[in-house]
Amino acid sequence: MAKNVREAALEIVEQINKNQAYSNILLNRTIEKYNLNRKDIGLLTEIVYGTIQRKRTIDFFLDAFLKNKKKIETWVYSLLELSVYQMVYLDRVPDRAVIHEAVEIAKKKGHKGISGFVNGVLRSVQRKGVPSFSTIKDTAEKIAVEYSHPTWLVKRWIAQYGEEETINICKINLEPPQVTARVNTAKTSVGEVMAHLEEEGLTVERGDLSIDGIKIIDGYLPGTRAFKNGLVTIQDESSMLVARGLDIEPGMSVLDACAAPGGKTTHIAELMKNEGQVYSLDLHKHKVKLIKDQVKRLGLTNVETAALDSRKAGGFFQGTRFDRILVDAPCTGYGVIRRKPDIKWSKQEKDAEAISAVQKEILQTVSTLLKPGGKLLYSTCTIEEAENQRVIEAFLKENPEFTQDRTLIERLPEKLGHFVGNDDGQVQILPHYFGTDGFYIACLTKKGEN
Ligand SMILES: C[S@@+](CC[C@H](N)C(=O)[O-])C[C@H]1O[C@@H](n2cnc3c(N)ncnc32)[C@H](O)[C@@H]1O
Repeated sequence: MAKNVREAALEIVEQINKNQAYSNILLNRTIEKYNLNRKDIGLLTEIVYGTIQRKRTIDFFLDAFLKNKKKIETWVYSLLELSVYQMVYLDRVPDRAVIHEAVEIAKKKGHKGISGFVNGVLRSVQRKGVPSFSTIKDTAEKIAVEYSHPTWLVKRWIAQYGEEETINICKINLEPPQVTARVNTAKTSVGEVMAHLEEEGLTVERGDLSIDGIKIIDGYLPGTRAFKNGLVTIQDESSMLVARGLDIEPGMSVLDACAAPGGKTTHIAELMKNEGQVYSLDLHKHKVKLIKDQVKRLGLTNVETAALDSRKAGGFFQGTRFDRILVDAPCTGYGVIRRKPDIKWSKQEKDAEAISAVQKEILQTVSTLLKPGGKLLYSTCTIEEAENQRVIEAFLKENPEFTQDRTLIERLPEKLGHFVGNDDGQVQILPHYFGTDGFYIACLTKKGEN
């Protein structure tokens, strides 16, 4: 069924405003439902993600033009939001076209009064322009409104990183993420894959951070033969550092305690050149299936999976001990806001402390399964000290047989050192350093000889 892109965008934004649904899932469903072409998918994605990303700023703009916001139906308000987004942030669409489309949608979905109201509000925005942020006196509030984040989150980041870095983080969070892919070095090399993809019509470049990474500048990677034949996996460049940081060698036995959808499990298995064994656990059965699908696509034969709460891994593995353990923990995800903008509006301040309790439990349980002399790597895609440095600090305090692995930085790209500048076995990558995901990596060693 053909569908007007802006009507489809409205369906999604309205759902998110009503139910706090996940934007990526809704977007994929809508693309399939209406069988949209590549150009329409691009515009739909831009409008949906842009409107959700900029929601706080757009709401501030709209407040200046609306008297009784509470009385406006959700679909009408969502239509105003996505129209203002296009008027303010999308240069290539003229305002009059945006207003015309919005009025047509309002006529179709509502009565005459509503289309007149939508027309009136949007014409006022066009005529008067949007209000300035200079009226906001409180610093955190001003940053939060201007760069569209919750005030409590901005306050937390100011406390951790200072004002300037907080603005940098907020700014990069509003930019579209770079699509990157990891090369399956068990099968091929970065240079070979780049040549294959260029032959298939894509524009690609070497990654900025990871030696395994390539940037997809233009083209649709999942449609290529290189992807279908398991030569590449879509993964952010920060995530690619984890398996390298774990100091993997072929033939090892490795436990990946929180493994779905399998991005890091498959990287570890590739670096082991299909020798040795990776055991991959995830709490959810349906997510374990995602790991299996990736393992199959990549032609890996050294991965075993199980649906299991890794806090019960002690009983499950009994006498087995591992050379390496990865805990890529569930987290608030504040390092991946560019990819999942709804995180900003669905999370609450107390979530970081709540999830840190789970992170500590997982770490504590699986650490008992490590061989003496083995390495345990803890990572998250968040930039919250409560889930990162504080978790490791607490763990080390309770487990004196573990020490920070000061050699971690040597296994990571040299340019990372310039930003994180330490050798205490942990790195916090902020999203604006390299335009990659915000990510935390800590590596620990268990005392003793293997
Ligand atoms: C950050 S994601 C892992 C991403 C994965 N390592 C990758 O690279 O593709 C965290 C995962 O932990 C899983 N999880 C949450 N609690 C868990 C638990 N108690 N035991 C095992 N897995 C858990 C979630 O289902 C989620 O898939």
